[in-house]
Amino acid sequence: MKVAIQGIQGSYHHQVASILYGNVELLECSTFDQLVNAVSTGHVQTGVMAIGNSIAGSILPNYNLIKEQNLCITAEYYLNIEHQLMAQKGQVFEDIFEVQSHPMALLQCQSFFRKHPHIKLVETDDTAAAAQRIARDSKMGIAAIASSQAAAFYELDVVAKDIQEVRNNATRFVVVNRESIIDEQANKATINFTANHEPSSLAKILTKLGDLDMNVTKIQSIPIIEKPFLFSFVADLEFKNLQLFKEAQLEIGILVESLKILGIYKSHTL
Ligand SMILES: O=C(O)C(=O)C[C@]1(C(=O)O)C=C[C@@H](O)C=C1
Repeated sequence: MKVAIQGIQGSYHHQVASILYGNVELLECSTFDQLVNAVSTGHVQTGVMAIGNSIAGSILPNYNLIKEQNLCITAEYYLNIEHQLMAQKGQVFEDIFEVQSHPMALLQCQSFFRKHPHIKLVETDDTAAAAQRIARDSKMGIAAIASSQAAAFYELDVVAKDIQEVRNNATRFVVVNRESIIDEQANKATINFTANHEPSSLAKILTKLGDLDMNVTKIQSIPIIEKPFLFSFVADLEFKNLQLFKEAQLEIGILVESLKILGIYKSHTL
C-alpha cells in the first residue's frame, strides 16, 4: 500500500501516516492538489490530509478539493502539534534573521514572532522541507519551524522550544480514499449541503439535525467556486449508531437544496 501525504519525511503528515499505517510507502506531495489527484487517479490507494487546526482554523480549499474529486473521508486523526524553531548546529536564537515554514505553522506561532519583529517570515511548502533545505544548504541565520522529529531527522539544533501560541495545539487530519469503506462502528459523518435562500432554512436544517439526535460538532461555510459569494455548508455530525445517521440522511434530504456525504467514519479524540 502507498499513502500520499502533503510534505516530506519528518512532516506532521508523515507522523500521522506512520501512526495510522506504520512504516508504509509514501508519496510525498508538495501541494494538497497533488495529493488529491494521486488518490483520485488511483496512483495511490489512500491520502492523509490536514483539514484544520485548533489555532489557525480550517484549511478551506481542502474541503472543495475532496468534494470536487469525489473522494471519501474514511477516517480522522487529531495530532498534537508542538512547533520547534530549528537551525544549523551551533546556531543560537540570536543568530536568526529569517524563519521558513508551512503557512499553517507560521500562523500557529504568530505571538512568538510579534515579539521578534526583525525576523523575516517566509512561507514554504512544508515544515520538514524547510528543515531539510537548511540542513542541506548549511544555511546560517535561517531557521525552520517544524517538529522535534524533523530536528532529529535533519540533524538541526532547536533554538526555541514549543513556540506555538498555546500548549494544546492540534491539527485534524482526514484519510481520503476513492471509495467509501464504511465501518459498522462508524459514529461520525461529514456532510456538505446547500440551503435554500429563504428565511430560517439553515435554522430548520440544524433544528432537524438536533431532533434526530445528530450532534453537530462543526459547521463550516465554504465558497461555491463557480457562484461568487454563494456558500455551501460542511457539517460534522456525531451519532450513536449508523442506522440513526441513515434516517437523518433521508429526513435532511427533504430540507436541503443539495446534499453530498463526504464520509462516514469512526471519530477520533486526542
Ligand atoms: O508542513 C507540515 O509538516 C505539514 O504536515 C502540514 C501542516 C498543515 O497543513 O497544517 C500540518 C500540521 C501543522 O498544522 C502544520 C502544517
